[in-house]
Amino acid sequence: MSKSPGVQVTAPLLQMRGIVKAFPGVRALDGVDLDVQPGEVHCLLGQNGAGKSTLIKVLAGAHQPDDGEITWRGEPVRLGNPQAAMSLGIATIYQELDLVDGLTVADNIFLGREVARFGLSHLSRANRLAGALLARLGHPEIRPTAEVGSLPAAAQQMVSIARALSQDARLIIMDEPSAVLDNEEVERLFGVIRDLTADDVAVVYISHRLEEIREIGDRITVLKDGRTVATGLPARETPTREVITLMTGRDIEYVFPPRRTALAGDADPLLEVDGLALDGHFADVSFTVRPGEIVGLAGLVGSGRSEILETVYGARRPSAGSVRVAGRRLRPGDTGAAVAAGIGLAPEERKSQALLLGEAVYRNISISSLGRFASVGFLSRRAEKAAARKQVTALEVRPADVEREARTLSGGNQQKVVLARWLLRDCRVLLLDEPTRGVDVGARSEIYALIRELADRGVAVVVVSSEIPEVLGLADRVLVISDGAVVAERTADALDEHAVLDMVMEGTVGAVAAASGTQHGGDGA
Ligand SMILES: Nc1ncnc2c1ncn2[C@@H]1O[C@H](COP(=O)(O)OP(=O)(O)OP(=O)(O)O)[C@@H](O)[C@H]1O
Repeated sequence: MSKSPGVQVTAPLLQMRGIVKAFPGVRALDGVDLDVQPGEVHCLLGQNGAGKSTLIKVLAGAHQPDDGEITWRGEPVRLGNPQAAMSLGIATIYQELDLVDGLTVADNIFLGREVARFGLSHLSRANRLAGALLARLGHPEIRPTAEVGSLPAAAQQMVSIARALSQDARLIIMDEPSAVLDNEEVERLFGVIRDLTADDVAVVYISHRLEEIREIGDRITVLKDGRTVATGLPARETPTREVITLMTGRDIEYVFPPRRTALAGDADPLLEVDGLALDGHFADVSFTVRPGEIVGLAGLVGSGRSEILETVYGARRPSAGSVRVAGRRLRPGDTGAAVAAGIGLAPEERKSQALLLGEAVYRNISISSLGRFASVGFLSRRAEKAAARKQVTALEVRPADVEREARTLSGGNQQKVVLARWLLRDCRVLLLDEPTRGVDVGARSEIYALIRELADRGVAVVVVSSEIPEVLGLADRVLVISDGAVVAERTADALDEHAVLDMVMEGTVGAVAAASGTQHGGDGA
């Protein structure tokens, strides 16, 4: 192992052997082994549905395993409930953070524990302790008295980590912590993780971004279909290709589909956005997308990218500007008009905004195209399911069962289902917000190919992604957004990741300079 002396293979902090957990119709865990050393970052990898979340819920005491053994510091333990896990020093930072929005930072950190419970003096003590924990995490700017719901995602995550520290956690499980963070925030998180491991705290880290594993991980365990297929691999030395093969059971050329060489260069634009503005979010955004073209919006989280898509879609009412589809101006702030004109939006927050959790997978996929399956007033369920099945196969939704309730799918598979809905619907203009968030490496390349296929059929596509390589690999043209303004527009092959980051940072500096009245010669769109 390449890390600190703390990662020498000594007595493991945690040992899991032969863990089994079955749900009706599926063995989510079918004999999982995992060892975690004190002070290491142990990465847990696997495709969507491989069993990662189920395993960490077992560790967190939220699920009871049907079989298997768990030892903690050499002693057999039973994690009968979340309190049992917590009292041993196991803390979990879930993807959907379990914070209470309406409470303060300090209240959340000490929720349910004594320090927050008694009178004023304890309140100020709680605030002081919370401040000290956040300072230890390198985030003294997060005020203990701030309401958690008002904080950005990265700060909320720090509050969760502070809570783990306040419980003297020796093992912190982080389930896709980077999914909601931009590059700079991920680097800061990694700084925090390095400090934690230097103090001998172990971290189990889950992510679908394999480049992160190399940067922050010490060892890797790979799950496939509920089983451990490899464990203890060195994170930096194991080739990415090998990890992907272990995860998927096949070789994947992790490539983007080829761009069309002869773009519909002189075709009329299908989507025209002109001088669009939304007070407090973005201003003067103009771009066009021709049929067959994929335009990417790159920028940091919070730069206004998602708001641009939502405004084009009519979900927000612009303060200025216009949107045209095939030359016809849409009524501003009217999603009905946008949908009628053929615009589709696959939003970022798929789970809360888009998924019908209690409905079957096939209905979730067909819901926006039901007209297609109706004849003389009857819905052909057979046709509906057949169409859904095709999408499920193409996107490798697991299990590939269209009758299953959406709520029983793993997070990444739920993402694929909502995406499938928009891929099935006949849109002329498709707006995709973070189309591969939480999606595994195998399905990513399938999604890229499907998006390109839609473009080849004449759809105008706009893609927002916080992963800059994804925007550059997929799009034909890229708009770089910084602080709510388009700071550059280029063909994708004229850019690389560093160039985009430089423009984003320059745009941010420019905005600050402009706000303080200083001259700034930026790179205009
Ligand atoms: N409560 C449940 N009821 C039925 N099946 C479930 C339940 N929870 C999980 N499963 C199934 O167990 C399997 C493993 O799911 P899990 O959420 O652990 O996967 P994962 O590796 O975390 O995936 P992702 O990367 O998509 O988050 C999946 O087939 C899933 O559909």
